[in-house]
Amino acid sequence: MTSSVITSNVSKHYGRVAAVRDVSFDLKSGETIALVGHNGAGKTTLIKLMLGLIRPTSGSVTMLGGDPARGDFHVRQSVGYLPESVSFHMALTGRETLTFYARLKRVEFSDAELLFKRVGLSADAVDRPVRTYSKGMRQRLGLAQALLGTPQVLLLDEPTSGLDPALRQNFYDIISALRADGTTVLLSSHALTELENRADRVIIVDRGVKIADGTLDELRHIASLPTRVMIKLSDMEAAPQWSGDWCRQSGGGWEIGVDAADKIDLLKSLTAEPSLLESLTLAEPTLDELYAHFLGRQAAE
Ligand SMILES: Nc1ncnc2c1ncn2[C@@H]1O[C@H](COP(=O)(O)OP(=O)(O)OP(=O)(O)O)[C@@H](O)[C@H]1O
Repeated sequence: MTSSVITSNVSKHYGRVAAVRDVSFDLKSGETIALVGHNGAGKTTLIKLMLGLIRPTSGSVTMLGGDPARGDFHVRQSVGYLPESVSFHMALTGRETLTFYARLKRVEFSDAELLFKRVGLSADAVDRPVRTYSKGMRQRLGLAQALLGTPQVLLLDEPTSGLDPALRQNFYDIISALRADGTTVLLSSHALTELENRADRVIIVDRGVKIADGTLDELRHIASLPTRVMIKLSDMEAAPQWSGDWCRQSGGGWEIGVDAADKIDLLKSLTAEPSLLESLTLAEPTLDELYAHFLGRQAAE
């Protein structure tokens, strides 16, 4: 896979505020990356650096082989961006808005209906002024704007805020199709649970510093948090006969945390006599738990 975006030891200072400190990463084509961090962690600043809207105080950013701050037209044409707060001209219709952005970007806007359909904007909405749109509809129009010209890199700042569950699903379906086409998609988000099985890789930033970067499995391996094993016994009155610190759960089940190295042995002994168990469930550490772990580790350092 080729690198679409490379940041090398990038820092960005706003006066005395160090918004981004010494951050390096490569984003590959066909990769979907979640950029996560608390409010003020530096996510938007990193996106603006990748877009070339601001210049690094030190370090360098390469977008599709060039310096994004130079404003090369072919690079700008190949990058889509959905800002955190989308604001459009309220008097223009959805169609007029996209026509305007397509002209700005100098890209073909021949298959408007297909694009509207893809982002779920209904035929009656596209010819209405944007002031009549709900927040979700504006977000959909924003996504359509970001998709203009089939970008090779898509940078989406909080893309699913304001979308209802059905639209979120539609949004992630679009992202999957883009991934299959080789587009690099970076999503900045606080919605960790919904990113869990949708991002190939997670980058966690805290107070301007990158504190973790990897696939979910890699982060789980580094964090070595326990896997939760939950059982329900056939005899609801009995206690687990296996050693360890079993905790009683509401609903009558039992739970224990087990390290990766001991997991298989525990499973073997639990399943040695299947009639003792009514159910057995495993839960690997969630992205929420990993996020809390890496932030806690950073704070301790
Ligand atoms: N133009 C600016 N001038 C001064 N400080 C800024 C500017 N832009 C951002 N900052 C500061 O840089 C830090 C990082 O901000 P940034 O917007 O990148 O965070 P974020 O992770 O996107 O936050 P959020 O999740 O709230 O959108 C914050 O302390 C913010 O106050």
